[in-house]
Amino acid sequence: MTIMSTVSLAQDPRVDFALKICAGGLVLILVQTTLSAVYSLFFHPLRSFPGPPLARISRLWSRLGNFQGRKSERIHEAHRKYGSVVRVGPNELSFADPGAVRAIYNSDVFIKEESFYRAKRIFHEDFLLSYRDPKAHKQRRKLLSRGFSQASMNEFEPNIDTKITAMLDHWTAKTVQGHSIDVFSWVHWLGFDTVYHLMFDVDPGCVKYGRSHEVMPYFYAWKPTYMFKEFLPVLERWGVLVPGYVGNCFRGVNKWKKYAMDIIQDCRATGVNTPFLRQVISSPTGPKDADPGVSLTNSQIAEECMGGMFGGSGTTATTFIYILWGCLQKPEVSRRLQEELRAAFPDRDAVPDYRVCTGLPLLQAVINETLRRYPTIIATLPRTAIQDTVVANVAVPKGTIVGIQNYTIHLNEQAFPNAEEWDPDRWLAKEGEDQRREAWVPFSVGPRKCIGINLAQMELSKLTAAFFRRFDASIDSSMTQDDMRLYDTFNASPASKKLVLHLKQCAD
Ligand code: HEM
Repeated sequence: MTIMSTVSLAQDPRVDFALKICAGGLVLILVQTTLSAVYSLFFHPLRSFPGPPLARISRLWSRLGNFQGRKSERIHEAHRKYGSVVRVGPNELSFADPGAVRAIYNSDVFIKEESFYRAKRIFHEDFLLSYRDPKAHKQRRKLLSRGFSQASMNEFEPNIDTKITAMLDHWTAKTVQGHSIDVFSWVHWLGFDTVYHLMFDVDPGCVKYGRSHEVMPYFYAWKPTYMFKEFLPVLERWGVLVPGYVGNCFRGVNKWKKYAMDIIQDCRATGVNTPFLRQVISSPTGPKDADPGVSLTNSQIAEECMGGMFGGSGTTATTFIYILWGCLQKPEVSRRLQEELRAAFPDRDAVPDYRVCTGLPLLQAVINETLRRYPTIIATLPRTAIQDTVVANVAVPKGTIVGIQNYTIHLNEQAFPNAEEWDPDRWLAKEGEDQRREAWVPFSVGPRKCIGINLAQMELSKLTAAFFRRFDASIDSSMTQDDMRLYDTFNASPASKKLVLHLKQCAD
């Protein structure tokens, strides 16, 4: 562009008008931001609570933490600096006192916070995790509970055995060839296969064939979508129309939903075998024991199954990865665990029975300690007060968002002395048991606690026992603490997405 045309553009009245509109808009935004900051700092009901300066005036503070995978770390640091009740958003308080856990999550004065849980919807519908209305949630939970009961899991147990055996057989073959193994993807495939099988009555075969399933890219597209939706809620409706990476994520979730609905339709037509689907499908070809009063549409069932997959596959996979990380950094613990397992399970290569696993103190201590030190649901579970109330002796005005994050509560020094250290032996001592139980909440508590706990405990117990019964293992020297940093996106996983091990089959 020449100098002459630049000058004439500057003199164009339309350009002049547009520039004035932009400047006016900017001034308006500035005035509005300043007024809202002044209100937050000097007039807001939470003005007297301490907190990071940016957090006191804007949700940007926590949103930035989200995008860096460090939100829980930042909140934890804020508790260290400002105390046990911190203002982490203009209208949000974080609590670090274990006494506050039940006061919040067992109380009917608090309901799930809207923007956070609305963003967690999968494709335009509510499902168990995202419901805010306690009555609607209770009804849905009742419908799904039997599918997740211990009896249902016992019925499903042989399917877990088959998958664990397939995975460990592949690993055995690699040890014979002398290779190191990055177990990260394998363990995620196992988590995916297990929940997919329970939810959709089909074994997708990732561990059997040692490869990803075709829907996995769509399945993984959901996580970025909920972060985008939290930032910009209109994306829930219009995200699929956005070009590029952002839109691709929304389109991926849409494809996954269609895929899931097709499977449900087939299941209705052909009948189902897994205890979970039997409970939710009530059709002429469905089981006699399905609740006759309630029937869900294919779309609702698909959302529940997809929700179960998001809740249940990465969480157990990540926990097992950290079980390996914890144990293999402490060879003495691994050795004692192997002794316990050898005494309980004479057959090295059979997958251990769950009921026997529940009676093995060190095995259960290892799992508890990993869920404590490396909680996969690491972040705040936000709730909104529907009336004025009191939490841990602190007055909380109606409308305030409150929450507790497992990352902080699980590092409580009174309940867990020397809390940074992964130390399963703390669970074997009688002393301090009540304090530990109060502050240990990896599955949350109250009516919204994890519905998949029976499956998670079964999978983790059997997998950990089968692994340490079969292998002597060590961590590859290339792995660092930074690789294993808990990267927080509501649920956490190792930042490097890898764990490289060397395995050797045990002698007997
Ligand atoms: C180590 C494994 C697991 C951990 C640590 C875990 C943790 C949690 C936590 C903390 C919550 C409460 C979330 C909130 O209030 O926002 C939750 C809810 C939930 N979890 Fe899990 N979970 C695990 C495994 C599973 C499995 C295996 C499934 C299903 C296959 C599952 C399905 C769900 C569902 C559907 C909810 C929503 C429950 C409701 O709102 O009524 N989770 N989980």
